Amino acid sequence: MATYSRLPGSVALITLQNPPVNALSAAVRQGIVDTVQRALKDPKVTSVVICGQNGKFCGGADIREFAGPMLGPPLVPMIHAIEAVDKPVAAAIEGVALGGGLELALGCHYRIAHSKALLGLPEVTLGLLPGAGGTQRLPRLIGLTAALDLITTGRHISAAEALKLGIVDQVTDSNAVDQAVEFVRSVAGRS
Ligand SMILES: C/C=C(\C)C(=O)SCCNC(=O)CCNC(=O)[C@H](O)C(C)(C)COP(=O)(O)OP(=O)(O)OC[C@H]1O[C@@H](n2cnc3c(N)ncnc32)[C@H](O)[C@@H]1OP(=O)(O)O
Repeated sequence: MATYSRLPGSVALITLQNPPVNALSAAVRQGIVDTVQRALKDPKVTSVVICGQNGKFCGGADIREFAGPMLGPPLVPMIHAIEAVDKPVAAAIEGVALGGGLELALGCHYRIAHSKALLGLPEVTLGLLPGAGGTQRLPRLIGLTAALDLITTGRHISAAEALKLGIVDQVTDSNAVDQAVEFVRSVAGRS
């Protein structure tokens, strides 16, 4: 699931909840669709932060659901809907942003990472290619050569490398959610 709360300063906080790594189960995807719609419709909300509970942003597809039929909202339109929100949306990346988790973050307008976070597109290690926009959004953001390296090796990179490559906008040693909230407050209302 995903919870919704409105913080002072008109920021909506969406928190992914699916232990242990807040993977994108059908319930989490449905929760994201519902809470993003809620933030979009709430006139008091001017910006949005998406984070994961317990210091983990998102470990990607929920591998526990791989054996069963695909249920719940698909990932691609869900991420498109986030990208299309006309209020600034930031991903607060703590712990991991892997696979679909990084693709979710790439659909956000900004990414703020904790210094110890790991990011990557490990799909290739499962015999897959990133299928939820990562093969488009990552090259647009960091260029083809660097994106191909990450997509074809599946390697995890540090927040420092992600900052250097241009995947994340800021890295912090303190609380990434607080930092992301402060960041979106500062850009709210800008075109
Ligand atoms: C289509 C495909 C799409 C959209 C994809 O996203 S494919 C990519 C899917 N994600 C991954 O391949 C990530 C796999 N996980 C890892 O690399 C690691 O587990 C980790 C880096 C996330 C954490 O590593 P570590 O701290 O060493 O801990 P463990 O490996 O022991 O894992 C801890 C528990 O988390 C469970 N886990 C990890 N990833 C997932 C996941 N994607 N879905 C569901 N559960 C996940 C893992 O099984 C461990 O559970 P327990 O054994 O403790 O019950």
